[in-house]
Amino acid sequence: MLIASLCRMGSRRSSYLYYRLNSTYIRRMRYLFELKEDDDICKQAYNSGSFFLFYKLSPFVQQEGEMWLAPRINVSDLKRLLKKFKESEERIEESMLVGCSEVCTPYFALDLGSLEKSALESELNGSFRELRKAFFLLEEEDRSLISKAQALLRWHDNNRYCSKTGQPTVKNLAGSKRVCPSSGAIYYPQMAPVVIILVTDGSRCLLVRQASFPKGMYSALSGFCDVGETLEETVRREVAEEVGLEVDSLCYSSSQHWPFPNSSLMIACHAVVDPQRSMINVNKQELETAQWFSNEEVEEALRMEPKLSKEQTGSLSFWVPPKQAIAHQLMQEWVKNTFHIVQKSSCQSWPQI
Ligand SMILES: NC(=O)C1=CN([C@@H]2O[C@H](COP(=O)(O)OP(=O)(O)OC[C@H]3O[C@@H](n4cnc5c(N)ncnc54)[C@H](OP(=O)(O)O)[C@@H]3O)[C@@H](O)[C@H]2O)C=CC1
Ligand SMILES: [Mg+2]
Repeated sequence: MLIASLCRMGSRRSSYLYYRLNSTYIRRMRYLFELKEDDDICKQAYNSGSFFLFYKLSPFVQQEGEMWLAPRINVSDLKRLLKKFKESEERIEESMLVGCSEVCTPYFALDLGSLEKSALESELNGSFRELRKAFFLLEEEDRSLISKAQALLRWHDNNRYCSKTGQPTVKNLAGSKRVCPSSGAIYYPQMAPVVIILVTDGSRCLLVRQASFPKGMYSALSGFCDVGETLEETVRREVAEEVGLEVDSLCYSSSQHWPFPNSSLMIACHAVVDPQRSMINVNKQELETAQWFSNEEVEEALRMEPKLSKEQTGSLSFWVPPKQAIAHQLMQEWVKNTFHIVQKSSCQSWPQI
């Protein structure tokens, strides 16, 4: 309560003292925590909030010159909009908390899918675009907030009933959980952990194609974690399952929230296999094909614009995901740090069982 009140305080002195007590980051995280924990504080926060709008899970976007933005509207504009469409202001309580600015302006997301789409678009002077398109147009901050917002909106839409009692569940105002009033069961938004692995044999890296990929696109190998597995076990199993290779060592790179088709936490790793045992045996139930590529080939593919590369008739017969996908980042790391990987110095050895 104190944190939220201080965040809202206008006096220079209290802001100064508060700043001295906490870094901006800690202050923001504590503020968001309170909004998630306390419906009253969250309800008050609507008044100073900025709202991302969605239409049936498609985010509202605007183009400004070359730039694409996901505009946020303030609460008075939102109330005006709802009034114009003869909707009650209570609809605001359907919003999900998705973050806050440096100065603790809370960001919410609201889906107006029950209203008329074209009328909304002309009123707002922009359009609702599928996330699969908007994701690659938006800059980092908007992209991440919009992805989180869509994941939350989808999860709430899919979890409106208690799986134990069949009764409707109720969301807390921030949207960080749903509760079944009759059984007391609490449900939290979930995402599935997925490993994404760039396998190398020292001099080459392995890229794969699923039949569902766009024509010519190769990516890193990936797979969902099974219940009960460690990250290392998933990496080892997925590589064995999909391409019939045994991982000797691996290292963690980074992670990414991936909203498609459902919310996944992509956990990116580099994995090393023995070059003497690098014969690929593709599991055709999972993959269309898998192939070893040289450093030069991957470097060239990374330099190409994905859109251009589809039409390109140059020496390369493949292209790779754009920079927004963590697979791209893994390939960049591999291209820049090949020798690092060869020496296995940063890769944790496989534990002896
Ligand atoms: N950001 C990036 O760079 C990349 C992201 N990805 C993402 O990674 C995810 C996983 O990749 P993929 O290689 O297809 O995974 P897997 O190799 O594990 O195989 C996919 C299969 O797993 C089953 N499955 C679906 N959902 C789940 C789940 N939540 N838990 C367990 N099993 C599930 C489905 O089988 P069935 O239909 O038989 O039930 C599906 O066909 C995808 O969502 C993809 O979008 C992939 C590559 C790059
Ligand atoms: Mg896979």
